[in-house]
Amino acid sequence: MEGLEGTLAELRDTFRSGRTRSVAWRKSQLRGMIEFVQDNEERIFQALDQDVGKHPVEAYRDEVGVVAKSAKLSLSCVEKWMAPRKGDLPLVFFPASAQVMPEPFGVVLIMGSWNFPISLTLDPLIAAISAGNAVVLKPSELSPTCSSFLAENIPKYLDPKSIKVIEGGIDVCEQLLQQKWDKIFFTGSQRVGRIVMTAAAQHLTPVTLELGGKSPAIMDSSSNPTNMKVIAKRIVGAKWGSCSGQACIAIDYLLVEERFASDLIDLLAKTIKQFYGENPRESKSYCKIVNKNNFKRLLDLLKDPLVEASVAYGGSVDEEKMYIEPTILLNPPLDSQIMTEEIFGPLLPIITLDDIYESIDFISSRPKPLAIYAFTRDEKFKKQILSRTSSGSVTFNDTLLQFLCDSLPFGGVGQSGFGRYHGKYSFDTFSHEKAILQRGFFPELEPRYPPWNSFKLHFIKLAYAFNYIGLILLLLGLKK
Ligand SMILES: NC(=O)C1=CN([C@@H]2O[C@H](COP(=O)(O)OP(=O)(O)OC[C@H]3O[C@@H](n4cnc5c(N)ncnc54)[C@H](O)[C@@H]3O)[C@@H](O)[C@H]2O)C=CC1
Ligand SMILES: CCCCCC(=O)O
Repeated sequence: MEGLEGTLAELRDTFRSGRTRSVAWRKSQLRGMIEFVQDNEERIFQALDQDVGKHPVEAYRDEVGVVAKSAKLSLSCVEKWMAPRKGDLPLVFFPASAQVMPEPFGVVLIMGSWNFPISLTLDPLIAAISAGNAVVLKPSELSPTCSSFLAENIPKYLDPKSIKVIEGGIDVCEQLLQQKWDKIFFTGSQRVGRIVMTAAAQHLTPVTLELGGKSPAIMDSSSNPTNMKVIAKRIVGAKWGSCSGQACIAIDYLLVEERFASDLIDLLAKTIKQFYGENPRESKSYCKIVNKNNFKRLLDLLKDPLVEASVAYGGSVDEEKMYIEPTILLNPPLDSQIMTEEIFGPLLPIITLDDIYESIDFISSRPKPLAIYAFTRDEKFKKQILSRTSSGSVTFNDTLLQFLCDSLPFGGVGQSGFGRYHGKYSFDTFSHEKAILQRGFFPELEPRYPPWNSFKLHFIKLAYAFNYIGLILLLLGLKK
C-alpha cells in the first residue's frame, strides 16, 4: 500500500518524541473523542443505518453511547491509571524502593469488525490513547460508510500525527500485518484471528484477539411462570435485538429440558411479534444481514434439509432486502453446520435435554464460548456452571449487559479469544507494566558475592527467613 512505510515511520518518530505519553495529550484526545461522537451523532446514525440498517436506538445503545461512556470514564481515570504503583520488597533489600510503572507499548494496530463498526473500533482506540500509544486504526471494509466516515472525520478531532485511520480490505490488512507493531488489537473471526496471530508471531508482537464462537443460553425449570415473560424478552433481545443476531455475544443456541420446549417456542414467537410486529421484514427495529456473503452463509445453514425440517418458527427470507426472518429451530442435528459453526445471524436452534444438568457437559465438551447465559434460580446449578464450564463471561438471568459493565473485563477464553478490555482493563491491555527497583550503595552485603562458603549459605537462608519476618510484620500491621 502506497506510503504505509512512511506512515509507520512518522508514527514511530511521533511516539519516540514522547508526544503521546503526557497526561495532557491523552486527555486532549479523549476530549476530542467525546466531541467527535457528540458533534456527529446524527451522521453516525445515518452511517449505521446505511451499513447494517441499525435503528438510532440500537445505534446509540451499542455504539455512540458506548464510545461516549468509555471516553468519559477514561478521561476521569487516566491520571490515576498512569500513576506508578508502589511495590513491596524483602527487608534484606533495605533501603530500596519498588514501583510498577505502566508504559505505552508504542505504535499499535487496531482492526475492527463491521457489526459494531463505531464502538468496536473507537472503544479500543480510546484504550490505546489512554495508555499513551500511537495508533493505526483499520475499520472493517464490510461497513464502508462507517469506515469512510471515520477516516474522514477522526483526523478533525484527534491528533493526526499520532492517530491514523487506514481503510481497506484483505489486501490492505495483509500489508499492515507484515509490518512490525508493538501491539495488535483484533476484533473479528477465529479464522482471521489465526492469520493475525501468525503474522504477529513473526515479530513477537503481543496481540489481543476479540473473537466469537457459539455462546449458549440455558433455561431451567427453577424460574416461576411469572418470570417466563421476562426471560423470553431477554432471550429475544439477545438473539435478534442487537444487529439481528450478528453480534459476538448474541445467544447462538438455547438448551432447555424437552418438557419446556413447546411452551417456550410459543412464548418466544409471541415476544418476537411483540418486538417486530407481524412482519419483521417491515420493522425499523430489525437489522438487515450485512452483505450477500453473510446472507448466503446463513441461507446455507438454514437450507440443510435436516435443518430446514427443524424450523419451528420463521424461516422466511428475502434476498433483495437482505432479510432473514427471526427463526427458531427445534433440535437440528448436532453435527449440522448450524450447530458446529458460529451462527452470527437471526437463527436460534433450541436443543432439548432430558435433564438441564446435561447442559454442563454439552457446553464443556465444546470450544469455550465468549459468553454463557443461564436463566436459573438453582444455586447448585449456578455453582456447577461456574465451576465446570469455562467462558469469557457468565450472565445469570439476563443477557448482553455484561458488555456494558466497565468493572467487568470483556474478552474470550480459548477459541473465543484472549485479552480483554473495558474500563481499567482497556488501559492495562495497551500498557506494559514496567518493574522499577531503586537501591542505594549502603549497606553492601558481601555474602551475596562469591566465593561461596557455608556462612554465605546460612546468610542467604536467613535473608529468605527475613522475608517471612517482613511478611509477618506486614500482616501484623507493623510494616507498610
Ligand atoms: N469479541 C468481540 O468483541 C467481537 C467478535 N466478533 C467476531 O467477528 C466475526 C464477525 O466479524 P467480521 O468483521 O466478519 O470478522 P472478520 O474476521 O472477517 O474481519 C475482521 C477484520 O479482519 C480483516 N480481515 C478479513 N479477512 C482478512 C484476512 N484474510 N487477512 C487479514 N485481515 C482480514 C477485516 O478487514 C476486518 O477489519 C464473528 O466471528 C464475531 O464473533 C465480532 C464483534 C465483536
Ligand atoms: C451490545 C453490544 C455488543 C457488541 C459486541 C458484539 O456482540 O459484537
